[in-house]
Amino acid sequence: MRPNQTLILTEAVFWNCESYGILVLLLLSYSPRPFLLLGFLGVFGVFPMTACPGFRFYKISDSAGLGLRRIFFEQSQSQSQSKSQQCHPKSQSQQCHPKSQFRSQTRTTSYRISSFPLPHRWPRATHSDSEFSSSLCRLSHTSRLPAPTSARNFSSSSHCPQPQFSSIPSSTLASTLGSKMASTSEKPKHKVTVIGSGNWGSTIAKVVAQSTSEHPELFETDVQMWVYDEKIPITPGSSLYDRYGGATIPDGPVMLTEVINTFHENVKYLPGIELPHNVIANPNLVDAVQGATILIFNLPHEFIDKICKQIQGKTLPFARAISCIKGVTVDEHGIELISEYIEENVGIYCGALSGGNIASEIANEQWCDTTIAYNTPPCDLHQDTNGSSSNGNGSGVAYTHKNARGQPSKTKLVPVPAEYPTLDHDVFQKLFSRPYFTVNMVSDVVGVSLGGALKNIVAIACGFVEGHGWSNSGKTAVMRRGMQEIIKFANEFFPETVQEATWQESAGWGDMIVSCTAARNWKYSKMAVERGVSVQEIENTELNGQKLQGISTTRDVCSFLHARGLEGNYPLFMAVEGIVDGTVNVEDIPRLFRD
Ligand SMILES: NC(=O)c1ccc[n+]([C@@H]2O[C@H](COP(=O)([O-])OP(=O)(O)OC[C@H]3O[C@@H](n4cnc5c(N)ncnc54)[C@H](O)[C@@H]3O)[C@@H](O)[C@H]2O)c1
Ligand SMILES: O=P(O)(O)OC[C@H](O)CO
Repeated sequence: MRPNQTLILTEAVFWNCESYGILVLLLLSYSPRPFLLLGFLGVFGVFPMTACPGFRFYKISDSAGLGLRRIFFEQSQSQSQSKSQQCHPKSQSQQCHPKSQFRSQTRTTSYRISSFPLPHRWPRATHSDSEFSSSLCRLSHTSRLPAPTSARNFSSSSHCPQPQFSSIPSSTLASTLGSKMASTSEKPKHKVTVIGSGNWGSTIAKVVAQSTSEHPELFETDVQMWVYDEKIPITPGSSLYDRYGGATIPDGPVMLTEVINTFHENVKYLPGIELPHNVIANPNLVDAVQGATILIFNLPHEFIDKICKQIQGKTLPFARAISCIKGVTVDEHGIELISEYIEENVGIYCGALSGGNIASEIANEQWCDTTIAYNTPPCDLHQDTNGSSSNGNGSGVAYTHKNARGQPSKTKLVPVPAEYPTLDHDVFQKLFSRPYFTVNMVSDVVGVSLGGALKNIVAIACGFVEGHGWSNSGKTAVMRRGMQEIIKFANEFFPETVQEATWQESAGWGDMIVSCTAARNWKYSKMAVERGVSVQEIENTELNGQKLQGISTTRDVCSFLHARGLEGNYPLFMAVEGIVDGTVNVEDIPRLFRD
């Protein structure tokens, strides 16, 4: 048995029978003859493990013949889950205590070390060793084993310099696992996952990863970033070709995830920006969200439905979310903010981040500001309305909260356990603020979300006007009227909660100004008119996979208004729809305003 197998065996024991694990560790550390000891443990070690509560399945396979390749260790999911499902929110029983729900949640996880993408130029033996040492790194820094990722990613990680496994003395192994043991008595920290890795998704991953490194008292350092994986060609003359270099150039395309984890750059969607090494690209969405207490949704809004379906029931029940998505969803029932959609479909509270933010500028650390709307659910404040503990002892738990429209939400919340740092404005401020990114926290989720979504319609109109040859003054007229329609829309359909002050925020006028002068919806609509082609055609040919949100938002919002016969109240929105559909000409815009 190779030493790495020994260690994993030990780790499994540790997770389930902590006292027994400690004993094994001590024996391994001090034994002068570890191989004899291993034989002993093989007989007397596995049996006590199987007797541990919850233990169901344990297997080591070495099919590749390269030392340990895979370990599967799972506990009874159905058993633990049914326990938490049985819990009535008001139950006082020990089993239904919020803390016990949390424990059962963490223990239903399956731990896996497997299938690390192997950078093409790495000798396989090195990969095996690095793979193992990367798991050591994670064990000492987090409460969970890592998602599959590149070994190189870990080996170059600034917070965890990686020794080669073969050179790790047993005392080091013991102390590494020892720090894991110590960490079990530490307070848990928030684990952050970014869902999406486009232009803005990658930028926000950079922002929050810098912050998690800076605030280890609040956050786990590593930030998972879910990547919609795709093949990246390595063509002669490309920067990737040069970076792989020489004889190690892969024969075919490589996956984007591997490129990000190897070179710490999203070469497709955020080229030229080095991502912090604690951004971990992960192509497996369910794996990426597992164990995360903070989910940051950041992808084009048209994919949100599919994403929510995939992670339903897979997130921690007390996870919280921030949506950076600019868009809305419309169906036969009406219009929904993306944050509302996430809340209803994933079952967790969701706030919104929006502002006058061009991703490439923030990624280059050029200063700007933004707005985050978050109404901290009362049950997360660790006090109920009478001032008693809400989730420290299971009494007085507040499971309902007011949704974005000020109504009692259909989604019942599981409070963030009291062991975690309280997830309030202060924590989100620390997570998203950088010296180059000023965050203003507010509570108006409606205003922040609608400002971000609807300004894209206005930005397209500005692109049309400018592409037609009209001047800045004409564009200003469109921006002013556009803002009037946004405010009217918010007041008409979300009157309960929208706040006038939000329009003065970065998420209000700030976003309007930058979107109509520098952002993609403006730029490519202008190009479409100048070239005499449709905006969709420009999106297909010029954006290299990036998405314009304005066209689909125009269609969604206008269909919602058509269904209510309200076209006359929103002439600018309607004009944009008409131009996109080819039923209205750009030169008709002034007449449409007069009518
Ligand atoms: N880019 C910006 O400057 C900026 C700034 C602020 C807000 N936003 C908003 O952020 C959100 C995300 O925008 P972005 O710029 O990061 O994205 P982007 O325009 O770069 O979009 C491409 C992303 O979509 C993903 N994708 C493609 N097909 C997919 C599929 N079938 N399923 C799931 N994902 C798929 C791609 O992998 C890629 O990550 C949008 O709502 C946008 O309005 C963007
Ligand atoms: O590039 P756009 O048009 O998607 O807009 C980017 C941001 O929303 C501007 O704040």
